[in-house]
Amino acid sequence: MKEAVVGRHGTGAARGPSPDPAVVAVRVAVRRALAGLPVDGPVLVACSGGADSLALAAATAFVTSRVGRPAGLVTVDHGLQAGSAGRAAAVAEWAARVGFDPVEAVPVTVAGRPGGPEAAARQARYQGLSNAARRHRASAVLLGHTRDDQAETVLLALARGAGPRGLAGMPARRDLAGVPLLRPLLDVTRAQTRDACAALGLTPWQDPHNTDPSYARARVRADALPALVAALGDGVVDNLARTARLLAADTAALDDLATAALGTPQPRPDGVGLPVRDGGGLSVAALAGLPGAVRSRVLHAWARELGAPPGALSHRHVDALDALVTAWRGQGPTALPGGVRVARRDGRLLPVDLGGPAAVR
Ligand SMILES: Nc1ncnc2c1ncn2[C@@H]1O[C@H](COP(=O)(O)OP(=O)(O)OP(=O)(O)O)[C@@H](O)[C@H]1O
Repeated sequence: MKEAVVGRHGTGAARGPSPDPAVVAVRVAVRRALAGLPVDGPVLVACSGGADSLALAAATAFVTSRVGRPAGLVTVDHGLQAGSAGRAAAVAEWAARVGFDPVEAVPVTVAGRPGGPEAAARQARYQGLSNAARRHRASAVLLGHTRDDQAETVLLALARGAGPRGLAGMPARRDLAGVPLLRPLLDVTRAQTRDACAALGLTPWQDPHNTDPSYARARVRADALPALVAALGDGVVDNLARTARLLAADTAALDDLATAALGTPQPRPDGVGLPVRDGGGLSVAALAGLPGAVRSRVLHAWARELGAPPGALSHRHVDALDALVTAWRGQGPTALPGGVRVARRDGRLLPVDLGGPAAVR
């Protein structure tokens, strides 16, 4: 494994007046992401030492030092490769040298987690990051995903037949156990992060997983996306990322409509529409009056409310709930993950006791 070598320079803070365009692009992206964020704790950069998060870290050190905002850095040691502790230590040493405070190398245990190796490592990493964020009362955690990562995510989602939520890719902002998780570099290319590192004299760590063909993402990166670019032109990466942005906006609007539908306890004063909630359940008539895209979101949100774990709740479960509304033929209760059952009774969808009789009609 290549050792994590972060160069003699650092963040470019002490360099001349006209920085490299790639350095500028990364700094602008970070400045935009931090604008409006409360200064009530350090922003924490999640840094592997790879080009993307190293460029992100250098830009964050630069931007935060200019505005007097505290910034820390966390590097997670997954313990999956020989020398991983050395890589984490090298990243942490560089971070402390360029002024990050706090700096943490966080060891995590990947073995024994559900899902494949990628999913298990991701889950361990996010847990390590959210624990660090809580410990340091961070105002945000920053990740280095780029436009290329977003295009790969959209392609992978398309290939597995994902719906609009999957095709919306990675959000620029989401919640991580109460702390905002930001991806400032979604409009920055991987070539720019590499150029920025080179211009700053930083030598990124090369993650062997990124070129390991046993990972689907590595195959997309090495083969599928370059083949698409060769066949369809350079715009493909930008266009896939644009698709993600468009679908993210549509998905957010539909989510808002579903939240409003589920949150309206009374008939609307204008008499239009029916309240969806009805005596501890949901009104079939009101559900039937919603557009399908809103109804499926209402049913998904309600199933979660009833205790179905989000990770286990699939489109098949939501389709089965939907069939109680739109394809009613007297079928029995629908079983959801987490031991929840839902029956149609007296014109309502109702949770029914496990094992109890479900008199449906
Ligand atoms: N070991 C780690 N410690 C801290 N943060 C990490 C670690 N691995 C990944 N991350 C965060 O998650 C982001 C995405 O990582 P991933 O490995 O999926 O993509 P990448 O394009 O190879 O990123 P990078 O070039 O930064 O390694 C990184 O940019 C970084 O912010």
